[in-house]
Amino acid sequence: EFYNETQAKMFLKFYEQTAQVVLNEFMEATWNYVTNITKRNRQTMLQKEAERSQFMLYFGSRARLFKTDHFQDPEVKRMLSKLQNVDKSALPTEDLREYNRLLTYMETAYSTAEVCLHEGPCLSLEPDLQEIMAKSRDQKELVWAWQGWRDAVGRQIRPTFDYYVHLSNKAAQYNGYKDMGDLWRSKYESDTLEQDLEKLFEELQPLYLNLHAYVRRSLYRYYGPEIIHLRGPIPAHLLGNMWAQSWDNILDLVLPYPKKPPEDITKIMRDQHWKPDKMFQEANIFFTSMGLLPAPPDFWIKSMLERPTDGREVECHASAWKFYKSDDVRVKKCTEVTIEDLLSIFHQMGHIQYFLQFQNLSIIYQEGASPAFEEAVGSVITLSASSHKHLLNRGLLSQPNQDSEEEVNFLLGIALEKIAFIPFSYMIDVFRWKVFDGTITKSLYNQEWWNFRLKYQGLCPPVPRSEEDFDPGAKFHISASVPYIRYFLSLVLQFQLHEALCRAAGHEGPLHQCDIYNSKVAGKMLGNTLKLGSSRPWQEILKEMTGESNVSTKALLTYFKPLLTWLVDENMKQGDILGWPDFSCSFEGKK
Ligand SMILES: CC(=O)N[C@@H](CC(=O)O)C(=O)NC[C@H](CC1(C(=O)N[C@@H](Cc2ccc(O)cc2)C(=O)O)CCCC1)C(=O)O
Ligand SMILES: [Zn+2]
Repeated sequence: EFYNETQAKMFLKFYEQTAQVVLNEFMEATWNYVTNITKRNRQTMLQKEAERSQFMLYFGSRARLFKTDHFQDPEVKRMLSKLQNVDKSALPTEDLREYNRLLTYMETAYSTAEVCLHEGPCLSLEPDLQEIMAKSRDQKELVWAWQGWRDAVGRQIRPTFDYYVHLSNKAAQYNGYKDMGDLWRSKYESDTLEQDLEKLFEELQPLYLNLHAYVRRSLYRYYGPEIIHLRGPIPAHLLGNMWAQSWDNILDLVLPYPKKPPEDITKIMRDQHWKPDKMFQEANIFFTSMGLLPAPPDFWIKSMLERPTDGREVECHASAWKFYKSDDVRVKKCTEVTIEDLLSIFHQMGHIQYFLQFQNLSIIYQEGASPAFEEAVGSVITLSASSHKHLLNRGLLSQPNQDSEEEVNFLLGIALEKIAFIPFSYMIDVFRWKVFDGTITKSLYNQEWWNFRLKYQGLCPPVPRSEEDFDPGAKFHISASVPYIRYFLSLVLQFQLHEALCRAAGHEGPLHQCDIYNSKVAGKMLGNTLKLGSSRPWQEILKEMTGESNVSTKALLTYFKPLLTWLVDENMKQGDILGWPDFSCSFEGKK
C-alpha cells in the first residue's frame, strides 16, 4: 500500500510521461479506422484499444491504493480520483475483447448502413437520406426513408443491444458504480443531477408546448386532417429530420410571415462558390477575431473535411479529435456546402478550440469542465455566427435590417433548431438510464422508446412499430454508445455563456441580436475558462465566468421571450391547445 503524498506525486508524473504515447497511438489507430473502414484497420484499432485498456487498468488500480484522506495537495487527490475510473477497461480480458467487438459492430453497422431503391441505387444516411428528410414534402417518400433507415440499422443492432447493456453494467460495477447510467452521471460531479435536470426541463416546457402546437397547426394546413390531428401527437417523419430532433428544415412550412421569407443562405454560399475548406476557414476566423487560438497547420493537413472520393468507407458522423500530441487536432466531416453544415462546423471548431486551450494541462485534466461545457463552447459561437448582424457583416445576407415580423421569422428559425431539441436531448439518456438500471427490459425496448417519444416530444411513429424494430438504434449516439445528456445541458448552458460573453463584449439590446465576433474581451473571458479543462469542478468554473454556480434557463428564456409572446398569442387566435390529450397515432383505429 502506498501511503505518502511524495510517492503519489511521482506516480502521477510517471503516468503523464507514459500515457501520452499510449493514448496517441490509440487515437491514431481509431482515426485510421473511422476514415478508412477496413478489416485490417479494425484489427489494429482493437489491438491498440486493448493496449490502452491494459495501461489504464494498471494505473487505475494502483491509484486506488493511495490513502489520500490526509494528503495536503488537493490537486493530487483530484487527479488520483479521476484516474480511478477506467470505464470499460475494468472488464476481464475476454469480456473486454467481446465488448469492444460489440461496440465496433454497432457503430460500423450504423456507419455503413444504406437503403436501396428497387433495382436502383442505394442511399446513405449522409447526405442522401438526410436530404430527403430535410427537403421532401411528399409524406409517402418521407415514410419510405424514415422506415427504410430503421429497417436497415435498428434491426441489425437489436439482437446485440441487451448484451451491450449487460457488459456495460458489468464494467460500471467493476468501477464501483451501480450501473453504466450511474457511471455516466458521475461525470457531472453532482449528487442532485437528475432533480436539477428535471427542473430545467419543467422550466422549458411552456416554450416547447407552444412551439409544438404552432408547428402542428402549420403542418395541419399543409398535410391536412388525414395526417395531422390538432389535439394529438405529430407524426415523426414530417419534421425535417430523421429523428425529429431539430425542425429547422421545415421553416418554409411554418414561417409566421410567409411574405417575408428569410434569404436562402445555402444558395448565397453556392453562388459565392463556397467550398468546405472556406467554411472551416470562416469558423477559424471567428475564433481568431476574438484573440482565441487558430487551427494549427496539422489541422489543415490531417483533417478529413469532405467525404473521400476514392471509394473508401468512412464514418460520416462529424467529430472533432485530439491526439494527445501538441497541436495535433483534427475534424472528420463529410461536409456539404449548406448553411446547416457551416453552423455545424462552428460547433466542431469549438471542440478544437477547447483541445488547443487545455493541451498544456496534465493529461488527466485534458477534457471539458463537464461534457456539457465541451458541447456548449462551439454552440455559443454558433449563436453569434447565426445572428442576422453577423451573417450580414460576413456577406451572407444582403438585407440590412430586420423589421419586427422578420425578427419573429428569424427567432422561429432558431427555435426550430434549439427548442425542438429540448425534449429530444432530455429523453435520450433518461431512456438509456432506465435501460441500464433494468427498469426497461429487452422485451420492452421499442414500446418504451415510443412511450418516451410520445410523453416528452409529443410525436408518433408514421407506421406501426413492433419489438422486431429497435428505433433507438437508428440514432448514432445510441449505436455508438455516446452519452447524450451533455447536449441537453449544453442547450441551456450555451445561452448562459452567450449572455455573459455578450455582456463582457459590451453588447446592448436584445440578446438574439448579439454577435461577439471581434471581441477580445469576450475572447479573453472564454479562453480563461477553456484553459482550466477539468482541473476544477465545473460549478466553480461557471461561477468564475458568469457569477452563477448553477446552470440556469434564465438566459435562454430571455433570448426567446419575444417569440414566446408571439406564439402564445398566435395559438390563442387559432384556438389551439397545448399538448396532445388525444394520444392515439393516426394509423391506429384505421383498418
Ligand atoms: C472523437 C469524438 O467523438 N469527439 C466528440 C467531441 C468530444 O467529445 O470531444 C465529437 O466530435 N462528437 C461528435 C458530435 C457531432 C455532432 C452531434 O452528434 N451532435 C448531436 C447533438 C447536436 C445537435 C445539434 C447541434 O447544433 C449540436 C449538437 C446530434 O447530432 O445528435 C454532429 C453535428 C453536431 C455535433 C459532436 O461534435 O458533439
Ligand atoms: Zn459536440
